[in-house]
Amino acid sequence: FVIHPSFVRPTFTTASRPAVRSTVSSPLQPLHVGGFDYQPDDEIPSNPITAEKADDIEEGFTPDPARLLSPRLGGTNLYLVGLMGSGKSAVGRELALRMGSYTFIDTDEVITNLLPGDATISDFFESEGEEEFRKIESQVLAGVHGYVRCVVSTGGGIVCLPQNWSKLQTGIVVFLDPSLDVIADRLKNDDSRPLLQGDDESPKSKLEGIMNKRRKMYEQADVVVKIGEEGVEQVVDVLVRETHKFIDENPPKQYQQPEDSADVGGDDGAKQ
Ligand SMILES: Nc1ncnc2c1ncn2[C@@H]1O[C@H](COP(=O)(O)OP(=O)(O)O)[C@@H](O)[C@H]1O
Ligand SMILES: O=C(O)C1=C[C@@H](OP(=O)(O)O)[C@@H](O)[C@H](O)C1
Repeated sequence: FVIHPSFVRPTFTTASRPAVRSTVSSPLQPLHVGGFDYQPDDEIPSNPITAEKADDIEEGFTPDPARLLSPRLGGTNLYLVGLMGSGKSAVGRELALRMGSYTFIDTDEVITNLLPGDATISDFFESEGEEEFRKIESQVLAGVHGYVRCVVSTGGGIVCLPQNWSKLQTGIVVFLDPSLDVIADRLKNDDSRPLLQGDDESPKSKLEGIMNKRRKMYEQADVVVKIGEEGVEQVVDVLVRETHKFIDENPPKQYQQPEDSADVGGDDGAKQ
């Protein structure tokens, strides 16, 4: 496998390509109200479903909180991290759909598109090894993080390289955390995760070993979503609620006017 770095660019599944990051001056825009309180005057980005609902809007109609995340984020990307099978792709796809103006990108899918023919990530692991995979994954993340308004589903091991965090932390990082039993059950008939293949150990015990090494890194995330038996829709609900809460608790830093020089040594004498 020879992948020239200049080819490591994300391909977008929607027709519109997000604007480049440099056009964003303020990463997080506050809502006028905290949490989910909705002001009827707030703009709801138009989409056919919302527009249809708006026709017979009733008093008290509340829009999907997922849709209200977009204006608060002001273009900032959401990066989903977690073990393989934690639901990053399924949840990320649904989340982007519900947010309306965000594009879904799956770094594993970008990598797969870069491989020749029908080659899979497992083929790449087998032929080039994990270390080479991590290099490509880092390059893909470096490419992806230059775009705005994306929900990015990452590969489970992306948290392992410190240099990846400098990219992840330009956005809001969300850790999806189901139990190992739930993950093992989801992946029991799935042979697309090379790190779980081989008969030396059960998949659950392999997952346990990997999680023990990575949990500290996953927990660096801004938002942690514990997952029990919830389906994808419900996980998105929790993720959205926790992300609103995170923004409430970490409001964007407002630009501070430098203290007026005329005040220095002024009446209160504080600077004398
Ligand atoms: N909350 C959920 N409830 C039920 N099934 C789920 C849930 N999240 C993911 N899945 C399923 O589990 C499998 C692995 O999920 P996936 O999104 O591919 O995980 P990841 O991208 O983290 O590796 C998929 O078949 C997916 O449809
Ligand atoms: O945990 C890992 O190291 C990996 C997870 C996979 O992605 P998913 O987490 O999307 O399954 C994929 O990148 C590769 O098989 C390695």
